[in-house]
Amino acid sequence: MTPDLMEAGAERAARASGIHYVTGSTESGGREAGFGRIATPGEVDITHGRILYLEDVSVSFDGFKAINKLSLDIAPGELRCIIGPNGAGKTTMMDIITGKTRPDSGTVFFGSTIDLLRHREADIAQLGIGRKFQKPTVFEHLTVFENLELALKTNKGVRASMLFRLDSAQSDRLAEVLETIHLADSVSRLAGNLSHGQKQWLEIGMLLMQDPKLLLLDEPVAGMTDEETARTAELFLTLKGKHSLMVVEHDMSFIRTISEIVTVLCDGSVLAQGTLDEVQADERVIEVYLGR
Ligand SMILES: Nc1ncnc2c1ncn2[C@@H]1O[C@H](COP(=O)(O)OP(=O)(O)OP(=O)(O)O)[C@@H](O)[C@H]1O
Repeated sequence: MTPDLMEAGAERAARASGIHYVTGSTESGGREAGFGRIATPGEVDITHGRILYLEDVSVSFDGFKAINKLSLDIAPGELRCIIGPNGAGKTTMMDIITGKTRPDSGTVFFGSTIDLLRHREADIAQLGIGRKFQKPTVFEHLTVFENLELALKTNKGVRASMLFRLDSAQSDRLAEVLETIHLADSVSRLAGNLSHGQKQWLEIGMLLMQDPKLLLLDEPVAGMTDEETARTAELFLTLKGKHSLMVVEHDMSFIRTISEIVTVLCDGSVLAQGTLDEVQADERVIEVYLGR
């Protein structure tokens, strides 16, 4: 069968089954997404020792190169810290990984087989990539329990959501997540009454309910007290190994507590990579941090 016929067949099968297939529209002026790949949750192939792989990725906004031939990879279970001055391209990189922004060129793979540029944003979340934005977005009028329960209902229809009941495995998972995020004593509290740090942990818990393989966390400790920051460091160290984490953060003492490898982004590409001590001693890194 020719590739064309195979794609036409895949398209028909997707229509018949109600699964969305990728037709590709761009949000950011980059290239069109590929067509015909059905996004279904499944095992991510990590036999090559990489859960995430970016090569030569570039994107421009109105002629300005926000990401410039960026190459980066992350090992399964790794906790990678990303630092860099304002405007370095950290958020744009996460936007590309999660399908919010399409790059103009380059390769972005989840494991060895899933080409993320052929998937839409909603499909990428389903594939096992969870993203936490800087501001907490929990449902303030719901309890901690209800927020976590709700995380399991996403992408279900209205009727299915109304009939939804936790099965025993999901109840166990919810209890485990509550312990992990240190909110087991607060199940019945309204999310709106939690501290800023607790809201952040709850949102991380909502992501964990979906058991993501890769978690992208954008400035997770911004606005936290020192104690909350220390507990967040503990939380991330607990998650490492079970999940892969990419943490973008400006707080260097937090980075020092959690980091193994630190990647420094600047002008849309990797400027330096190594332990925090190594990158902080790098003249080019000192220049971009002090020279601006
Ligand atoms: N949609 C867009 N349109 C135009 N320019 C954009 C867009 N998104 C990002 N940029 C520009 O791309 C560059 C990289 O921005 P980005 O937000 O990725 O940096 P960052 O490293 O996350 O910065 P910060 O640490 O301040 O959050 C910036 O100069 C920004 O103004």
